[in-house]
Amino acid sequence: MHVGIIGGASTIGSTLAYSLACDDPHNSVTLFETALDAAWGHATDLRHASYHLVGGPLSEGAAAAGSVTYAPTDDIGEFDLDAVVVTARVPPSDDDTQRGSRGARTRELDANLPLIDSIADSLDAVDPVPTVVVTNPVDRIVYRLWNQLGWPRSKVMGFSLAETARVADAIARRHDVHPTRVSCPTMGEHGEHVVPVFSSATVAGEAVSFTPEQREAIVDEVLEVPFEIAEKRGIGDSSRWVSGAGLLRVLRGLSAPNPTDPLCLSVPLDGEYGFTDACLSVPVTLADGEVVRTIEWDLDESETARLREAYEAVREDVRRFED
Ligand SMILES: NC(=O)c1ccc[n+]([C@@H]2O[C@H](COP(=O)([O-])OP(=O)(O)OC[C@H]3O[C@@H](n4cnc5c(N)ncnc54)[C@H](O)[C@@H]3O)[C@@H](O)[C@H]2O)c1
Ligand SMILES: O=C(O)C[C@H](O)C(=O)O
Repeated sequence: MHVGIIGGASTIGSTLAYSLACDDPHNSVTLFETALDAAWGHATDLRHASYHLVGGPLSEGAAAAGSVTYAPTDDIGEFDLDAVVVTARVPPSDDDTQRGSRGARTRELDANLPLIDSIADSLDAVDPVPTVVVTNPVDRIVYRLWNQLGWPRSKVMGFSLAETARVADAIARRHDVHPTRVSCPTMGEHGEHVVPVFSSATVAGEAVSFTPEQREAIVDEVLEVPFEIAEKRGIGDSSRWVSGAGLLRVLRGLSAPNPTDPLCLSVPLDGEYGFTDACLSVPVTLADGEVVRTIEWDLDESETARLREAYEAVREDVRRFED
C-alpha cells in the first residue's frame, strides 16, 4: 500500500508513517509537507528504520522494502497513491490544549478552513482515492474537504476512533478487565458531543448497564484525557499513539478485500439517522478502498438526543462557513 500523508512531518503523520513501516515493511509512504526540512528529516530517519524492519541485508530476489519519500503538497498529483491521510494544521495556540477554553474550537476551525481548501486544490490533480482526515475540528473539516472535492462520499472520512479506545479504557478500569474485553462503540462529534453507545456496551461479552451519572463521568473523563496528555507532554505532542494505531486500523480496512466489522468514522450523512449536510461519526464498514456501508444502529432515547445535539453543533458551524 502506498499512503500519502499530507502534513507528513506532523506528530500524528510521522507516527503513522512509522506504524505503516512496522506493520508491513513493503508499505510505501510519501510525506507531503510545507515544512520540507522536517519532512526530509522524517523520511531519511524512516528509511533507515526500514532497513531493520525488513530484516536487511536481503538476499537477491527477496521482495523489496517499500520506499519512504517526501514532496511538497502541490506535487501530490504526480504520485500513484492507494490512500491519503490529512494531518496538516495551522500551529495551535497554547489555549487550544484546554478543553474548556472558550472559542478554542472556533479559532481552530477558522484557522484550518483555508488550509483545507488549499489541500483540496492540490487533491484536484488526483483521481478519487480513499482519504482519511485527522485535522481538527475533524467533523467540520472533513465535511468541508468532501464538499470542495466533489468526490463520492464513500471516499472521504474523518478519523475519530481515539474515542472508542478511550471509552473502552474508562469502562475497563471500572470493571477491572483489559480494555480489549470492552465493546462500546462511540458515535457523534469528535469533541464535546461524543456519543458512546452505552446501551449496547459489553464487558467480556456480557451486557452491562450504566446509570446516567456513570455515563456522564465516563464521557467527562474521555473528553478530558487528550487535553491532559497534550498538557503533560507539551502542546507539540498530541495523542500520537492511539491516533497512529487507529489510523493504521482504518488503512488496513480500506486495503482489505472483505468488509470490516463496523468502525465509527465521521462520514458525510445522506439521511442516515435523519441527518444530511454534515459529517458525524457513525458505524461504517470498509473494504476495497472505500466505505462500503453506513449502518443505522438502534440507540436509546438519551443517545438519540445526544446524537441530535452533535448534529446541531456541527450543522451550526457548517452553516456559518457555507454562508
Ligand atoms: N481526529 C482525531 O482523533 C485527532 C487526534 C489527534 C490530533 N488530531 C488533530 O490532527 C491534527 C494534526 O495534529 P499534530 O499534532 O500531528 O500536528 P503538528 O502540529 O505536529 O503538525 C502539523 C503539520 O502540518 C504541516 N502543514 C501545514 N500546512 C501544510 C500543507 N499545506 N501541506 C502539508 N503540510 C502542512 C506543518 O508543517 C506541520 O508539520 C491537528 O488538527 C490535531 O488537532 C486529531
Ligand atoms: O487535538 C485535540 O483536540 C484532541 C484530539 O482530537 C484527540 O482526540 O487526541
